[in-house]
Amino acid sequence: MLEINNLSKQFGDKRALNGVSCSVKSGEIMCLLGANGAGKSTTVNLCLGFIKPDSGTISIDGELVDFDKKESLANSRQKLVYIPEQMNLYQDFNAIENIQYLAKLSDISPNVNEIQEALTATGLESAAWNKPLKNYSKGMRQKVGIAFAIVRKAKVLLLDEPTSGLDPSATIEFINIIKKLAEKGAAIFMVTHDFYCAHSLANKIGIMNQGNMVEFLDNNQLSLSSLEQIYHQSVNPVSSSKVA
Ligand SMILES: Nc1ncnc2c1ncn2[C@@H]1O[C@H](COP(=O)(O)OP(=O)(O)OP(=O)(O)O)[C@@H](O)[C@H]1O
Repeated sequence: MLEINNLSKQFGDKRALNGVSCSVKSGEIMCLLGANGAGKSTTVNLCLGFIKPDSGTISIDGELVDFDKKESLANSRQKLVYIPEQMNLYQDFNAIENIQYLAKLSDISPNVNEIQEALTATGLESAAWNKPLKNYSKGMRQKVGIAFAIVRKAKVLLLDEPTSGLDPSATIEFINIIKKLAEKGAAIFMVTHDFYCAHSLANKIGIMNQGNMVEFLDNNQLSLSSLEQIYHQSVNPVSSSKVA
């Protein structure tokens, strides 16, 4: 569903990505961990077609993205929904109006029932649906983003640090919503600094360091403490060996 193959990207003399590969199938959740500057957001920005790789390829839903063709970029974006750390939504619009607006930008016109069903699936209380988003918490805004992904029937969901700033119960609620979306067949690719979230959610976990995918782990075989240990060893091998 999402295939990243040997991606490299250089900014000036900084090599942000150095031959990164991974894939996320329909129904799978992959979480990407890594220190600041490891190349996680660059990977997401390449998947979104915001920047062009120096080399390597990305396929979305079986189609190779041609970064030189507007049509190909637009076609791949139609299959994605991106949920950044802060959802960029209209503060004076309510949840339903925001989804209608985003839908219009995506050339779809869901009816209000469909939107309400999607909002219900995220657990956003119906009492909030008609209130302007300026009165929403971060967790509530994210539910609007996820409801849009449901309405859009997104094949791939890209999330960049979606749980940062969420309280523990909102994080657990978020984890459960994302799991349900994967069960319905979305491929989920999520950048996070949150070990708990990655461990609770992912089938696969990638760890990046200095532009390289240094670990690619099967999360089903992993305890939370082993994940933390492997992370520290791969991101900072010298200081973690001193601690050990
Ligand atoms: N547009 C840009 N111009 C120049 N350098 C960039 C640009 N985007 C990213 N970089 C550099 O590429 C490297 C990888 O950055 P990236 O944002 O992908 O890291 P990250 O893993 O997402 O970090 P963080 O966890 O802090 O968000 C960093 O050294 C960063 O400074």
